[in-house]
Amino acid sequence: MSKDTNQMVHANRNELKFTGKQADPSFNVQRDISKPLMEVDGAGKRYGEHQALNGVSWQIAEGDWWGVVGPNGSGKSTLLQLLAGTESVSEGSIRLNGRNITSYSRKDLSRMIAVLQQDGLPAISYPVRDVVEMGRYPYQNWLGRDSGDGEKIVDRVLEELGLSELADRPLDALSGGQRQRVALAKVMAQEPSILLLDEPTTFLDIRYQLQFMELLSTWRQRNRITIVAVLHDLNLAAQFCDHILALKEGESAGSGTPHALMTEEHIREIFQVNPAMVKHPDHGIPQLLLRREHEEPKN
Ligand SMILES: Nc1ncnc2c1ncn2[C@@H]1O[C@H](COP(=O)(O)OP(=O)(O)OP(=O)(O)O)[C@@H](O)[C@H]1O
Repeated sequence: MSKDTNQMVHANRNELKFTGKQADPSFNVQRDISKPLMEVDGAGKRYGEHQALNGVSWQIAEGDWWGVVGPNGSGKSTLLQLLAGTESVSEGSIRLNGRNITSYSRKDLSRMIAVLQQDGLPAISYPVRDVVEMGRYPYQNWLGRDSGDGEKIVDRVLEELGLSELADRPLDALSGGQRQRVALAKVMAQEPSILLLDEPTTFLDIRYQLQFMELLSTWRQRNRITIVAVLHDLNLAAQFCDHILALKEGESAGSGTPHALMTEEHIREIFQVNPAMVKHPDHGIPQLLLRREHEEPKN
């Protein structure tokens, strides 16, 4: 047995050990865990004449939870599409597991990376269970047979997200919040190692926003998923994410912990607003209050 093989830890994804080299079944390759899971190196993206993203460099370690924030049009979704491999860079590179992301097949990528959009699922008449089962697509052969334990996984996911009772209901008979929970169940059934979310809470009320983020948090802790979430709500980002990357006009405007990044100065510079930062009473994490530009006199 080679030294490298000795160092490899064949671990279930639920109980990854973080020493030496290891084989993660979802990656199908040996992974050197001393290296970042994803490396964005001078990434740029041009659409025709328009430079949507310019010279972004960024490293994502396994198990990280990153929030990506920035004004409208600053390149957040573009960056997410580059990470997902659905768009290719015009300059620079994106490496996953040390390999250029373009070198992976679509199916290999979908075993590693799942993407959830802001309106995760349209209101169609498919039953909840069928939709969640679609998350198993990357594990199905051409006959539609699941190479894993698909049915059990779908049952477990439905249970974990409190969807078992809704399993036979068509999606178009669910509320937006319930539909987004089904969208999360579908990506959980996909068993990705990396989850990319594009404004997943936009259409949810505050209760469902919080519930959605808590579900993500629990899932991440259990399975050590790596999460990158584009979020417009800076307060949610600060409470849930370990790190924040801010974009402005297609370029990185800073990255760091919520404490480091969520300062009045940074927020003013990035978003062109006049904020007042306060500490969350439960844990001291910075939270943002907006100041009006023109205060009307109140009686
Ligand atoms: N397919 C495309 N073709 C042409 N231009 C595009 C395309 N996708 C994005 N853009 C442009 O690239 C810039 C960045 O867009 P992107 O959607 O990445 O921003 P964003 O930060 O996600 O914005 P928002 O917060 O409004 O969703 C914008 O100016 C947008 O108009």
